[in-house]
Amino acid sequence: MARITLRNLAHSYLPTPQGDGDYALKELDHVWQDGGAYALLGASGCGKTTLLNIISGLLRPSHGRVLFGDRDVTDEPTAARNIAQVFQFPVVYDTMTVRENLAFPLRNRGRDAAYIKARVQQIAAIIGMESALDRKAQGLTADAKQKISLGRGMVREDVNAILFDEPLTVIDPHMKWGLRTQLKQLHREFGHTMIYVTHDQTEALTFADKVVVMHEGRVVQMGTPQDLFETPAHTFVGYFIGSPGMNFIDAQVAGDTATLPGGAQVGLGGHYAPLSGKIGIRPEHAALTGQGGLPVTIRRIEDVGRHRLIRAELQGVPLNIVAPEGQPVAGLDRVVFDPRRINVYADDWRVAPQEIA
Ligand SMILES: Nc1ncnc2c1ncn2[C@@H]1O[C@H](COP(=O)(O)OP(=O)(O)OP(=O)(O)O)[C@@H](O)[C@H]1O
Repeated sequence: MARITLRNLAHSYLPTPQGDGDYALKELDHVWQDGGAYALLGASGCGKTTLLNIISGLLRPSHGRVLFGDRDVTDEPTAARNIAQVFQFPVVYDTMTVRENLAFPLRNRGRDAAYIKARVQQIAAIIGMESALDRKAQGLTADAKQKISLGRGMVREDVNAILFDEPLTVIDPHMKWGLRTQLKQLHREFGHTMIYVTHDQTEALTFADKVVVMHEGRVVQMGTPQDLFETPAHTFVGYFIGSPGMNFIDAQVAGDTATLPGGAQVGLGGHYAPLSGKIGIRPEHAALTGQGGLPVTIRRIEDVGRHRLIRAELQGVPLNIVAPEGQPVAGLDRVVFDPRRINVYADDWRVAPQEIA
């Protein structure tokens, strides 16, 4: 296992890139700690696969270095990097049995038969395929084949890292949760460095201890699920995490007050130097009320499981509010925000409140 360091890394698929826009991956410095469970999260095309392929050695970066521990592996091929990879679609040998498929990486490394037998049995239990071990892979569903791919990715204990690229895409939705939980369990047991690429926030937040959010070729935040929820570093993280995402309202901010375009004022939980930007409020941190706060127009009320989602407008700006189960909303036409939960943004980046001496 290894710590993975990306140093001044950048990649363009063009031979002579001109500006920032020509880079699929903009310059990046990042350390993946040894034994960490990371998710790499972002919308389609933001550069997740490019970054993963650079780590695995499938792609050589246009700039920068990749280090495994203290060893520079930038010029080493995938085979020399000692990593396991699980791709979006199954990679299995159809003519082999499930057992042979799972055993393959261990046989390749010359492990002894007793160890292979025990380890394959253990992995088969995790992926729920013990009863199919002696079946040929041919004829199995895509779902079952992908479980074999996952198993093969996890079977070796001595890898530097396991890289997963959207591994649950072909898995039946009601099995996804179980497999995700098992992957997490496996991480706890064996402590591999795991990097899990996904565009699905639920997958990222349930799997990872640390989530790395990418946007337009840039890492915009690395944090715990709680960090991403409470203090999104960039407006994209606010939009992307949460269901629905954070509300953003244009505002002039000065001291502990935000002034909205219509002149309404919102109290903030901290002090800020004057700036022109946005305030960000999670729907969960806004509440309908009968008095005080600001007037809103309610457009729609949706029942979503354990709470209701109020689709409202605040001075012409769409605003989502989560009303907890059991809270009556009829007749309420004003909104209040929890000042301590309001984040302030300038040029899409979060501005930390000033320390007050
Ligand atoms: N081989 C390639 N040649 C040229 N451009 C590429 C190549 N592969 C990816 N790109 C471009 O690089 C950018 C990042 O793509 P990448 O596949 O890394 O994103 P992603 O976040 O993994 O997206 P997805 O979730 O759709 O796989 C995109 O604009 C894409 O069109």
